[in-house]
Amino acid sequence: MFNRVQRLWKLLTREQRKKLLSLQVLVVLMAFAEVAGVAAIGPFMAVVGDIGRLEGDGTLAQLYQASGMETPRQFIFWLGVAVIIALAGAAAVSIYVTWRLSLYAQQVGAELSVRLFQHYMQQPWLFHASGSSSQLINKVSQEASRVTGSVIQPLMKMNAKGTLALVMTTAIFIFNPVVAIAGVILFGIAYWGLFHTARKRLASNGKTISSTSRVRFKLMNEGFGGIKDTLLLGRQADFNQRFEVTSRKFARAKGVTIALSQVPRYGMELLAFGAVIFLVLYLLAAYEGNLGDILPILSIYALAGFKLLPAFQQIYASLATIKGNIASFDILEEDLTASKHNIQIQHAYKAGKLAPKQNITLDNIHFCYPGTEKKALSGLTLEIPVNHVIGLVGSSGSGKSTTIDILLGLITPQSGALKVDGEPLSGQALRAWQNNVGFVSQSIFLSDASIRENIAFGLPLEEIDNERVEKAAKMALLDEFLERLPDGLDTGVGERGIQLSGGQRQRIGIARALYDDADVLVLDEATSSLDGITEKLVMDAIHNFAGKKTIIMIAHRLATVKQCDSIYLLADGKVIDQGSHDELAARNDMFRRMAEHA
Ligand SMILES: Nc1ncnc2c1ncn2[C@@H]1O[C@H](COP(=O)(O)OP(=O)(O)OP(=O)(O)O)[C@@H](O)[C@H]1O
Repeated sequence: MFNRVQRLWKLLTREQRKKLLSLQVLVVLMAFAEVAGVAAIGPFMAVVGDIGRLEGDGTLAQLYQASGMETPRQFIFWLGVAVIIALAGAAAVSIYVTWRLSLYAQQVGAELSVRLFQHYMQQPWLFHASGSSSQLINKVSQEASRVTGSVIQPLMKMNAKGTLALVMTTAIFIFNPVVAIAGVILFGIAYWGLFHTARKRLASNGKTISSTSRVRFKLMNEGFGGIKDTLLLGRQADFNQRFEVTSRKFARAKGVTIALSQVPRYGMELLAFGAVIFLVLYLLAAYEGNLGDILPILSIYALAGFKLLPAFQQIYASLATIKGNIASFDILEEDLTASKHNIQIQHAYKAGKLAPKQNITLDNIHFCYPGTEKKALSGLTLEIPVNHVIGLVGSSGSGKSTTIDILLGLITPQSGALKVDGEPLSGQALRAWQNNVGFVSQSIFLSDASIRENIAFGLPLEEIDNERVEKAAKMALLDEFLERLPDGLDTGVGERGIQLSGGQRQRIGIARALYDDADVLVLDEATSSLDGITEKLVMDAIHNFAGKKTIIMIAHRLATVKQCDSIYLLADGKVIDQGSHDELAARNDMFRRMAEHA
């Protein structure tokens, strides 16, 4: 466990480590303040137990004489006030330090989750295409907050209370080594024994919490995400049951971990009371029943015990919590380590726009998806003249979507290049190219926001250029639909946009692609889910740009690509023919078969 804590320490940034070290100074200060507060009770009790001390020549008697007070009672009163002030001072220091430590732990936790979020956000398309978004959400929210609340925060507490226990025990040791050693052995062994017994259970609970949390997120994602299928197939009961069983396991593991960290307190309190009674008996015997001698010593021990016992309990509870949750760190460690090298992503607009003047080419592209042997693209070459409308057709699995992803710069081929006007694209030029491409996919992701925000996707409301939104909506033939809505562009589309028809969603997608006034439009089966009339409407909107924009579209229905200037026919990851619709229909059997079965 400590090995992993060490690795967590290494994951912190330099600033975070520096801040923690400066907080450590405060922690030590807090421990000394607490000890001073406890020590202050001794002299007070000494005088209360034996007022005659003020008549002798001890320090207290000298202090009494120097104070110029008239009666010993008056002196005791002001001594009591001084003790309270000392205790209040110690409490104030503790409040301040605990406050700072809590804030620090949460701040580090938040920074770690921000780092993770940024790390995932800068991963390439293939990372997201082959992973699960619900697991990323689980990691950034659930697991990262577990690391914060159940590893970092307890570490802070353990550190503070450990320092306090060390300083306090050392002070008692100087005062009375036997009592200090006996106390440490008694409570140290009791707590350590407990921790040793519980640690296996805590570790397995930690893993159960992680695995059940993962399953819960997956079930929520599948259940809510695929609600239509769930309702239709009548799978609610299955989802409900699986969620219930997993939640029970999750709750039990969490509950037992919390109980294991809290419950021993009561046993320890019993042990402490027993120890106090034993101490009283011992002191009575040692000082032959002289209360004046016993009272100050007993008060110091009682107050020290009052501070030490919760400190021991806190150390134990923190250890138990960390042990029960360190599994969350295991899950995040690799990603957190990688996120240390996050690059600062610039705003996309800073790269400007790369406008093709003559053509866009894919030159002898070879691409194989990670973990697969078969090439998705093998020697694919195609040229797209500027301001032409190009269609990509081919049977399922022939490589159309992969070609589009390479054209969009979302995946990098193993060999071959994406070129604009003969120049291969990479780095800033690739970003500038992407800034000039609008993409419409088959299923448009709509966020739970207004149509306006969906058109200017991902931008905060105050940065949206309303003129551009309106222009894009008009070009995507959305105005008639918008006119019918009382709030127009400000109408909310609801999560996943379930109030919208397929055609309306697609047109919002097209408007989104047009918002940035891109010169190149790429459509991947953008109209395949629409009925003939709506598809015609949407295609009319697209063909409005013919001659003004470069348009590349994938379509299953050959009627959709009929008007294209040129059509590329793909098979087995390469282009096997190219020509206009009529040319291909006249000479290519495969194309004809596709046309017949469309
Ligand atoms: N993420 C992926 N991981 C592994 N293999 C993939 C992945 N995506 C696609 N493939 C494979 O790459 C090949 C080309 O797929 P692609 O999606 O480009 O074809 P497509 O012509 O667009 O098919 P469809 O018309 O069915 O969408 C197929 O054999 C497919 O199984």
